[in-house]
Amino acid sequence: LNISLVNELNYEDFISRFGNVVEHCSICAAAIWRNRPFRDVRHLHQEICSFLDLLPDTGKEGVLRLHPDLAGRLAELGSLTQESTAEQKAAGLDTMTPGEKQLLRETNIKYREKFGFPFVICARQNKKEAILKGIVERLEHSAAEELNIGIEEVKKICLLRLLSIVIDDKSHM
Ligand SMILES: NC(=O)NC1=NC(=O)NC1=O
Repeated sequence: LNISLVNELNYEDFISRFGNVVEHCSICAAAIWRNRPFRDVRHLHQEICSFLDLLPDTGKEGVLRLHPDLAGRLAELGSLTQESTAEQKAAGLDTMTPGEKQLLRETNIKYREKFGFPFVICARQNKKEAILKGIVERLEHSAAEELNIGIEEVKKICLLRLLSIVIDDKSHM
């Protein structure tokens, strides 16, 4: 899809394509629908980022809570969304040793108990070593810090998902 075709989609098609660029948060796509036509995929991404930034903290926490744990129960059951499955696989989370799995599981529980929302990181930009290091380090932060860091990671995940849907071609310039 290039950006001009994106701008021609009707609302239903727009949501079916972009409804999961923020995991389980189709409201993000629904909210920015009114801002079309989009100049390019960066503009589309910027509109979603602005929507996320303007959410109250309760809304930001909700966005993070809608993310599946990394290598968590849903991953074990094979019931992640297509996007999350591919992302968690890309990070090599399906090749963790039992010890690494245990560490991630226990730290995920500690993280969620401390902050009240799950640890979110852009798995496609972090191999499993960086993820294991990241969750242990970020566990020491404050809730306010982690709320913002988590949303910044959601924005990175969102951009990669957008780039897999929209061809960022400048040829039509
Ligand atoms: N808790 C998470 O960080 N989940 C995820 N990050 C990704 O990049 N994909 C996910 O499913």
